[in-house]
Amino acid sequence: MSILVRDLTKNFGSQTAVNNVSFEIKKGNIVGFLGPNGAGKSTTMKMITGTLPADSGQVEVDGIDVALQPLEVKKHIGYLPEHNPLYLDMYVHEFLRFCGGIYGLSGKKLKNRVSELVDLCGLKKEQNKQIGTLSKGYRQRVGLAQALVHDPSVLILDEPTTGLDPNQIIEIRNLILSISQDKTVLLSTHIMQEVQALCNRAIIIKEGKLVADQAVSELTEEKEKFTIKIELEKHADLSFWTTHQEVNSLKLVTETEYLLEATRDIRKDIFKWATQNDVDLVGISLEKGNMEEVFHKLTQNN
Ligand SMILES: Nc1ncnc2c1ncn2[C@@H]1O[C@H](COP(=O)(O)OP(=O)(O)OP(=O)(O)O)[C@@H](O)[C@H]1O
Repeated sequence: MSILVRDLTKNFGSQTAVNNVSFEIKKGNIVGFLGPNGAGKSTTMKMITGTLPADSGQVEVDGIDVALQPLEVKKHIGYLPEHNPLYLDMYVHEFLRFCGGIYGLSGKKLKNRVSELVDLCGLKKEQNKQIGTLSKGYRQRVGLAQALVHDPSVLILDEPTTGLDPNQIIEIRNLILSISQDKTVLLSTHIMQEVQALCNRAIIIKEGKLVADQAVSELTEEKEKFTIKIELEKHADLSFWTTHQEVNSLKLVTETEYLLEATRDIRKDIFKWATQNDVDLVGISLEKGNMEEVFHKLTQNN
């Protein structure tokens, strides 16, 4: 197991920020960590990286106990904290050399590693600039480069795309995908599409407690409602289906497109009916629920 979190709890005074949270992440997985503002995501991530001590519970990264071997475990973890704190007066190259030095790299090894990171994180043109002069997207690249400097097996990324414009978001997402090839990644985000684009699993917390831990595909699978999109070559009357016992509704979206809601996946029946009734189908597919709805359902206050 790459990351093991067991019964983790953190209180700030009388407030419980993280309440008995447990989960495990296997090697190579990219997992989205979701929750409303103040749910306890950053606090959990800080405890996983050993930046903040837990009140109780246990964290292991690559089998190493974070509380018992805090220095050893840091060799295995790359951490991009929320708000990406950087030394704005330093030059990109200088900063990455400084970070490598902290992990004991020096001489040729350090020089090679910094050039590798500059290439990997797309920083070639910016490497001789002062960090304070960089755009937010490039600052995130520098933050990711520093997290990767010691080639850790686990990456903890706290809201890596927050505050970026849409182009920068896509660039950073692609960068995360390319750098995470052989790594385990836990990333927190408020953007649901990000989880669908990047992650195979989502862990959702609310008020410090875990409320879901599932494959993204399972989370968005509707259990009792099947929305079927029917695309036609040319307009045809499908009102017959409104009399079907298992159909709740039928909506004409465009001249040639319907959305049908049923209590079962009746795509085969529709296909058969269309063939028998000379209706030219060009597409029939099951619509997935969206992550926003799932997130809202799981984290809203009743
Ligand atoms: N150092 C601290 N002292 C006191 N309270 C804190 C401290 N750090 C966090 N908290 C509180 O703990 C709760 C969880 O905060 P945390 O930052 O972990 O949430 P989050 O899910 O990361 O939120 P966001 O999405 O807004 O970043 C919040 O109510 C926060 O105010």
